[in-house]
Amino acid sequence: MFLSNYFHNVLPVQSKLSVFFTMIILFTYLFYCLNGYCDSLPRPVYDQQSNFQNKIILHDGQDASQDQLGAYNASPVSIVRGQLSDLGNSANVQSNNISIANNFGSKKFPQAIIIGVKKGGTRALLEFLRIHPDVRAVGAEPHFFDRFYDKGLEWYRNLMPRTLEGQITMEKTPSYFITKEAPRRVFSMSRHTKLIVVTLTKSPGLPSFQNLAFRNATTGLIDTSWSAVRIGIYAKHLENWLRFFPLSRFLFVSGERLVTDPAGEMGRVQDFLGLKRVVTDKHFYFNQTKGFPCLKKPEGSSRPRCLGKSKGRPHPQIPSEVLLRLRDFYRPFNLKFYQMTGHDFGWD
Ligand SMILES: Nc1ncnc2c1ncn2[C@@H]1O[C@H](COP(=O)(O)OS(=O)(=O)O)[C@@H](OP(=O)(O)O)[C@H]1O
Repeated sequence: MFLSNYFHNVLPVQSKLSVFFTMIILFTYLFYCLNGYCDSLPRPVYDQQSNFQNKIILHDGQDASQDQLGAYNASPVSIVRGQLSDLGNSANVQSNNISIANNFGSKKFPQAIIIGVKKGGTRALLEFLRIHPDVRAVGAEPHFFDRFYDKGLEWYRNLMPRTLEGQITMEKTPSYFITKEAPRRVFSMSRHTKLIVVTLTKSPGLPSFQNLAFRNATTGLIDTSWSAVRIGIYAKHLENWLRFFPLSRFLFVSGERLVTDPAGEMGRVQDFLGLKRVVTDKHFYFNQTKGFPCLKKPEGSSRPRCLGKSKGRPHPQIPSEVLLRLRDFYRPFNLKFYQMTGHDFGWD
């Protein structure tokens, strides 16, 4: 009533029109916001930055291998994108994982790094560790000590999730183990860094492994220039690391036992990290279809979950004579590795 009197008596026609249009704009905006579209409107830069930082925290721990990230071009943005695209249920992580979607704590350099070896089961180990309430880990492989060292330590620290007092920060980049410069670089970040190496005695799951492994199949000459072969010469790579870190700083986790007895292996890992043994056999079940142990309740989800399709692929049957040749090739290196570590891994 008041409004109609106001319109008729007080305002001239032009003013009435402008009030009318202003109201239409206001109502449209309100409608737009109520439908949840306001987020897509441009926002101040500082706001977008804080949102971006939250995304790093929100999605950490997802299966984002270097292959999937296109790591040579990786930036924090591409890392987040990689993580988002990797697991179908990332939305689930977003909605459930309230505890990590906050700004509490601070970003610290990792106190422990899974440095190798590629295809050893490093993703499984990290995902198993992430169930522990005192472990916070960056999900994607940062590749700082091998590829992005020139970005500086602050860039690296910024990739880390926030941790509270008593929590440890971790990351995994399995190519560090074979990177010559990595030991010195990690050492200059912190000489106290704990280093985990997942070792493996099986061959990588490449269909063409036996063709690529030999320089000459008839003579049985092994192609040592092929990276998959070189990765397995553990003694050579460990030598580089032992120049900077004492043996006590290393833990060698069996990639095989991580599959056959994940809880047992996790017990050793938790002891090494000085953590309470929280991750136990009640966290795992063996998924017959996948042929691997899976988590009953992974971090950020209440549903059981196995690793993605790129983990635990079917392996080709390698002819026994090829395996014998490979064993002969690796034997002296393995013996040296046993000597260096003071432990007979019994790989023969
Ligand atoms: N629980 C569980 N689920 C699935 N896969 C498992 C698991 N535990 C160990 N593995 C083995 O991990 C292998 C992949 O190793 P990585 O994660 O170190 O690979 S990578 O270097 O990060 O690309 C992967 O190798 P492939 O079998 O060649 O895919 C598996 O053999």
